[in-house]
Amino acid sequence: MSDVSTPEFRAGFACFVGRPNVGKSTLMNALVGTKVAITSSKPQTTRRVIRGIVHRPDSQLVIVDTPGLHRPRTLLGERLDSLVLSTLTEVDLIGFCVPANEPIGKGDRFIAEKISAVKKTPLVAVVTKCDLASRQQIAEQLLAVSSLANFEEIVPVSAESGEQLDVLVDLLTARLPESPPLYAGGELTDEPEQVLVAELIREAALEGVRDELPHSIAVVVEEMGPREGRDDLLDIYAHMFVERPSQKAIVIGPGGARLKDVGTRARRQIEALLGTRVYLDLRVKVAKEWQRDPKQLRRLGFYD
Ligand SMILES: Nc1nc2c(ncn2[C@@H]2O[C@H](COP(=O)(O)OP(=O)(O)OP(=O)(O)O)[C@@H](O)[C@H]2O)c(=O)[nH]1
Repeated sequence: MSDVSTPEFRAGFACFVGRPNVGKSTLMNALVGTKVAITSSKPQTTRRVIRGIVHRPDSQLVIVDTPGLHRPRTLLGERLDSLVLSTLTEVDLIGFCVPANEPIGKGDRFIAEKISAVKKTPLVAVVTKCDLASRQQIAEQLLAVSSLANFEEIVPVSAESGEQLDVLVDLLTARLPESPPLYAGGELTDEPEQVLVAELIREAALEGVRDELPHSIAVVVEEMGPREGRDDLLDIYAHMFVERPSQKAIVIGPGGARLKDVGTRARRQIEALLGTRVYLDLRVKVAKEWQRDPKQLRRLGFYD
């Protein structure tokens, strides 16, 4: 018999955690090569678990992007945290992200403690945004990170320049279990299109509004389907929820100018994502204190 052995295929789930704004979404987007999560300069914009898949000839790495793990303040916060923790126990490995250009703080330690408690799941630390730090800063950060938890590897990367991303994928895939592919080749996300569409609208709505608004906007796609008798046009009916009438006024803008602008930008993004022409009907509604109301949370897709 010949001694030719076929290398085993590896496939599994990885999850990146870290406090808000450390670059998790940007990193995931850079790894999968297509934008599937929403990035923003404002913290805590990623509210849903969104997956991207890195396809390689011998492996498939399914990345679960999580919202920033943080101490709960509202019911919404608590639910996000339980979402994060249940994600952590379901993955094959956890990537802990810390930016190279900021000192390690309480938030990082808090999350390091949480993931250390998830027994049996290998931990890999990722030092992000290395393009923003000097060599010495990076070296010091690698050392500082090593004392936070029992990491199997600590990798400095830059999602911006692409530096070391291939090394990171190698290290991650090496830790995946032997398994046949989990998703059909070429498929990049298993997130329902409606969720992605809602996220794109939300991202457009957040652009340029005041800093206090991000936590108060939610978007629900009520209906989405091809226009009757047309296969080149998709009708989308979406509701944007804010907490207070005053916020509604801000979102709509004088004479509806801002809302129109948000609609146009969101529509362009959706058209690019889905590759079809889109008619977007976007309405703003006030859902008072929705962050604290379990019924509203369920309606908006945050389940117990
Ligand atoms: N220069 C540089 N900037 C980066 C890099 N990665 C992320 N950023 C920036 O850092 C900010 C936050 O990045 P995100 O990817 O949204 O961070 P996140 O950790 O997903 O944030 P949350 O969704 O709030 O949890 C954005 O303005 C990014 O453009 C990087 O490698 N280099």
